[in-house]
Amino acid sequence: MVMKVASPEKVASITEKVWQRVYGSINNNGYYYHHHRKHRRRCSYESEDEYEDEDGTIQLMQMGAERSKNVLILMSDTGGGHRASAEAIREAFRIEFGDEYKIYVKDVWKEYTGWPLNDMERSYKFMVKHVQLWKVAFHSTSPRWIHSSYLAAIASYYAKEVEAGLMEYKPDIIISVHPLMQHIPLSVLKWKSLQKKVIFVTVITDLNTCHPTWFHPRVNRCYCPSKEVAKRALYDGLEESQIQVFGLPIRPSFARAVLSKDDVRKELELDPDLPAVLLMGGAEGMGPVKKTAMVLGESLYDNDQGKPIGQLIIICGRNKALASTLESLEWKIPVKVRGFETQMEKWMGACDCIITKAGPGTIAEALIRGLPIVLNDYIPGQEKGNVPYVVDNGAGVFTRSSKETARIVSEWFSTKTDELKRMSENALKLAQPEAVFDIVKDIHELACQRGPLANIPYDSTSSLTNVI
Ligand SMILES: CCCCC/C=C\C/C=C\CCCCCCCC(=O)OC[C@H](CO[C@@H]1O[C@H](CO)[C@H](O)[C@H](O)[C@H]1O)OC(=O)CCCCCCC/C=C\C/C=C\CCCCC
Ligand SMILES: O=c1ccn([C@@H]2O[C@H](COP(=O)(O)OP(=O)(O)O)[C@@H](O)[C@H]2O)c(=O)[nH]1
Repeated sequence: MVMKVASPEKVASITEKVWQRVYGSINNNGYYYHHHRKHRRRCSYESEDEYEDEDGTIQLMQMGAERSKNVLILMSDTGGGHRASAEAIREAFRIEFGDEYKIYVKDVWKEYTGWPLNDMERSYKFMVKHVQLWKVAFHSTSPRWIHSSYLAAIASYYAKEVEAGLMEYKPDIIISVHPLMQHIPLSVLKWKSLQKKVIFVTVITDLNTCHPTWFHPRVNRCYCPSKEVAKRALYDGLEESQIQVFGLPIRPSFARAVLSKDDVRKELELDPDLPAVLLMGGAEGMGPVKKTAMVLGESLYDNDQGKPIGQLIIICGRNKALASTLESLEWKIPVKVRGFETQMEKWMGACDCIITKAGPGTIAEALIRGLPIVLNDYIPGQEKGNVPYVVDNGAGVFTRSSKETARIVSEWFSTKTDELKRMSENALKLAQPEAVFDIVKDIHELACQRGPLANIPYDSTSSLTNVI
């Protein structure tokens, strides 16, 4: 809806007064401003002349632009990385643009649809436990004709539900941070003739060997975390103009916080002097965490001197069984066992290196903190390429052997401190802490280019179900 009000030199109408109340004062150009606005980067549009009608009234498109734009971030808790990236984007929008954007982070499938879409977390957990099953599912669905037809069928089956789920949030912008959330919402937007009005972008959260469902030719932007992923996007038919490479979006608390290791160690009640290794397995506590912890418990103890050469922090994420097993064990070295932690930047900031499966979120966070990485596992398919990404860039090593892992860490803490330092420097070189800010600024640019808020007919009574 385009709002029309009289030129400022004309007598202020009742409508103007009402809008003044709601939006603040009118400046000399007839634009409305919030009095309390403190964020700098609002969209600026062409001069008012371009909006002037024959009758002298100005179409105050800017008024529309003053309302918060709705941003819907589509994610699923299949692993912890998608949610972490979604939260990172939300926080970066808040920091950069204040109340200019209203952000909703949602698993629309879970809230609105039925099986199998509403049960992806459980299905995914089951499949990655039976790793061969996941490998077959991942690779057999890679050809476009397979996943496109499968997802098109699901889209038509759940059209009404997905439509309701998307429309609830009246999005001006939709951001997908999940590999299975391009095709279905884009089909719905197409059926609703909203494709030209709603901005749709994909933010890929895999560093290298990602699944081709991430690449959809009808997105406005595809944010790739690395050049490797950008190459795959081009190969899969996206235009160069659709692709941007900024890095993987990481929560601003990692990027912007200046942490002193001494202070966080004190806060987290860790030994102030002993070198510390963080052991984890993504948000679900996957991989050989228990076995590795037990071997490390021995190897980080110097039997000759009768004292520990390091301390161990184990973050089990949502794996409660793992946490309680580890808590019940006796240790020769200082060990902290934790469940799901919300301040990962502090735990990483307190440590000197990390052992983890090749989860992209954990890797990108560890790089920002300059932690050398021992990768001890990967999920076939999407995580496989994360191994060369770390190892070839000199930021870490890969081994599936718990003994080898323990040996490497013990050496880093004793005879090979130089290697630890070198890898830490390489990690910092690879880190992209500003990626999340670059992404939200670029989305903001897209929104500005699109001009004042689109007249999106969310209240339209026409339903998808009439179309298909
Ligand atoms: C030969 C005929 C084959 C027909 C296929 C039949 C059924 C499909 C069965 C399974 C679907 C497999 C989906 C494969 C595509 C997955 C794309 C992908 O990369 O997924 C990854 C995410 C998890 O995110 C990752 O987590 C990691 C850590 O754990 C890490 O953080 C990484 O960065 C993340 O990207 O996986 C999923 O979300 C998978 C959800 C699995 C859902 C299983 C549901 C099974 C039933 C039907 C599926 C419904 C829709 C899927 C459509 C499949 C078409 C591709
Ligand atoms: O207790 C925990 C464990 C993990 N994470 C976060 O969960 C994400 C895990 O993502 P990753 O891609 O590494 O693996 P996934 O869990 O998806 O397999 C990372 O951002 C971690 O910091 C967290 O916040 N708290």
